[in-house]
Amino acid sequence: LPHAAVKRQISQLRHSYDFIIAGGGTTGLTVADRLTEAFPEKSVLLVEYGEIGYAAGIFDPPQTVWGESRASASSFNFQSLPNPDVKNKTALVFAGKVVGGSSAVNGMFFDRGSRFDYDAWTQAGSPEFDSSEDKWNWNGIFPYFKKSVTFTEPSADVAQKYGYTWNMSAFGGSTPIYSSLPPFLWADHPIARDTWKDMGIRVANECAGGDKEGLCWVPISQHPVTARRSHAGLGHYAAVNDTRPNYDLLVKHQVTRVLYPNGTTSGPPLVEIRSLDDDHLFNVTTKAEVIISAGALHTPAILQRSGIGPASFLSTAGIPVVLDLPGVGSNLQDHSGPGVSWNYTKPNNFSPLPSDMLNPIFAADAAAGFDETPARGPYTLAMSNSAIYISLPNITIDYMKIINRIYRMVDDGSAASYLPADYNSDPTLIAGYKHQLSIIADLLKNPKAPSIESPFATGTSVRAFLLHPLSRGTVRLNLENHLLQPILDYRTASNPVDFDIHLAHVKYLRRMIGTDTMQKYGTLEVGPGPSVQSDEALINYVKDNMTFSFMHPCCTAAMMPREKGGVVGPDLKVHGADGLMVVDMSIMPLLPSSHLSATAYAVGEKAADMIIKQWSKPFNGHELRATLRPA
Ligand SMILES: Cc1cc2nc3c(=O)[nH]c(=O)nc-3n(C[C@H](O)[C@H](O)[C@H](O)COP(=O)(O)OP(=O)(O)OC[C@H]3O[C@@H](n4cnc5c(N)ncnc54)[C@H](O)[C@@H]3O)c2cc1C
Repeated sequence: LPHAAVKRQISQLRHSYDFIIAGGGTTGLTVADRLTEAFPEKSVLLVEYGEIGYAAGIFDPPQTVWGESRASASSFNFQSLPNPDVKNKTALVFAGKVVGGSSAVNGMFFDRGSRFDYDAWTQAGSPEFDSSEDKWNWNGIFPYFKKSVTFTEPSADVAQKYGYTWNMSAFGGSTPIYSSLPPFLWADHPIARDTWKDMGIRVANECAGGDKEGLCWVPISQHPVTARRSHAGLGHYAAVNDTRPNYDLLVKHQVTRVLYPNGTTSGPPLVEIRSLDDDHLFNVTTKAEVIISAGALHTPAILQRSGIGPASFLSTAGIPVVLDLPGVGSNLQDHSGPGVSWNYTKPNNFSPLPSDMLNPIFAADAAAGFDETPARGPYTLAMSNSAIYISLPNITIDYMKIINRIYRMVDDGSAASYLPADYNSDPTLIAGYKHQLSIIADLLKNPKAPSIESPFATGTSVRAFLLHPLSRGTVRLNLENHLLQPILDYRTASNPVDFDIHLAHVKYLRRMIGTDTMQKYGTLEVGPGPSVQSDEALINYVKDNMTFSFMHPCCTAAMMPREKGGVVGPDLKVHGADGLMVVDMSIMPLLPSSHLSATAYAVGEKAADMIIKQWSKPFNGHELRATLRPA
């Protein structure tokens, strides 16, 4: 990445900024790019905790261990709280800490959710937000999915070799965030596809256009020629920074708080920033908006440090309450799930397979192929480019038993007993949760809305992503030091219906072992294993085998009405706070049926459009001015 216009200390900053964005990640960079493009006369300061640097692809060479992710060098990296509902296990929390954010460290699997997921966001805000101009349903966000990425079609021979299908009506953008289908698949890939077809799964032609139930090809967020990772730091900063004198990027600085003068919430607020080199604290004022884009883990931390959050928690933390918003850091969701694994007992001659990477000649050729133009070979595949997404009615004939259990817990009020204790019986959080559960129950009933995702590329195991968790976790400041990493409590499967759904998913996945395709190779189940049959034993297996986080934390500053525990409105402005917005994966009320980066770019694009529309009007005749002030 070129380093022009990167600022590293306060003395390099200009004296006035119109917009300040906290967090140079997937969404923050998208917004900064669009604002500096639309408003050449207005200045934008983007403050990023991490450094600017090369972000290797998830599996780029050279590697000491094939498949090892190198994400840790540029990531926040800490342990969650132990989970009493899943044998007191903890999980590794990972999030990008680099210019590009999590798009620069992620698995590069680049799918979108189903249309029903985004329609559910609108339902979460209904009826209170019904009259808003800002529509976050599928029709309202689809144009921004298209705008946010340049999808390049595979060559005809690659498409024919692997049977790739796609539909360009889902794409059409020219933003330099790239996605493509790779010119390489492992030799056992067709087994999985044939197995799913044996299971009667619909083979989808294109899954990025909103209709996503079935067997899908998924693009990879990489350049179509070099196969190098494409991320927000490249597409929304390096590609534009030398043409934007109004765009300043301050790296290695932490946004600590936003500060309103005199205990009010009329704004826009000051932004307090800390140098990570020397701990120096300083304030910057802004005229237009402060936009918090620090990701689902750190956005609530900034708000809580600012006195914007659950009043009861803030007083425990000794922070004066500026705005009691119980939803800040609540409503944490993530995809979780166990896996199913098997062995082939009959000889097969699949070649090549990842085990061939242990052969020095094969490995050297793979590395050389990655440096060719165009790149070829195993390294162009990244993590995977296929998955099944199946609805609950297509998974189990007993789906209504599960769904009725959800409706019952909403009706009889018992749903609230599964919420975190520190929700302190807050009526708004409980109302919002019940509203969400009804929406999820409706989603799960829909035969076209996926309940499970199971990605695959190669090998002898698949995992079962629970796409619509009912359990809710929390992100809270570390009471010992508010500036350290927040305390994350996933509370995975704290709502017992999540176990019912995991159980249905595992039973469904283990059925694949019995298909004709699998049996051709003498496939035997290894996990859960033939001896694990009763529901009780299976739940025990799920607990032992559970991945708490597929690295999709979200929803901790949800776009919902304040009276339902929401933090932002459909204009993404924080309820009750002037000049303060949240634009990142925190704003989703509910998880979509997808990994999150494509949605993060689309949210960034849509938010930027809304901000541009608002600030294209004259600024009330005032001169645009902001000043640096000592703290
Ligand atoms: C290891 C991993 C694998 C993943 N795999 C996939 C995948 O294969 N496909 C997919 O689509 N999604 C994947 N995801 C999820 C996806 O990448 C993220 O959900 C998405 O990029 C989040 O975007 P965001 O803008 O909300 O936050 P981020 O992109 O994480 O950006 C937040 C930024 O804010 C900065 N920041 C934090 N606190 C502060 C502060 N106080 N002051 C200043 N800056 C701050 C951070 O350093 C970061 O750069 C993965 C995520 C991870 C971590």
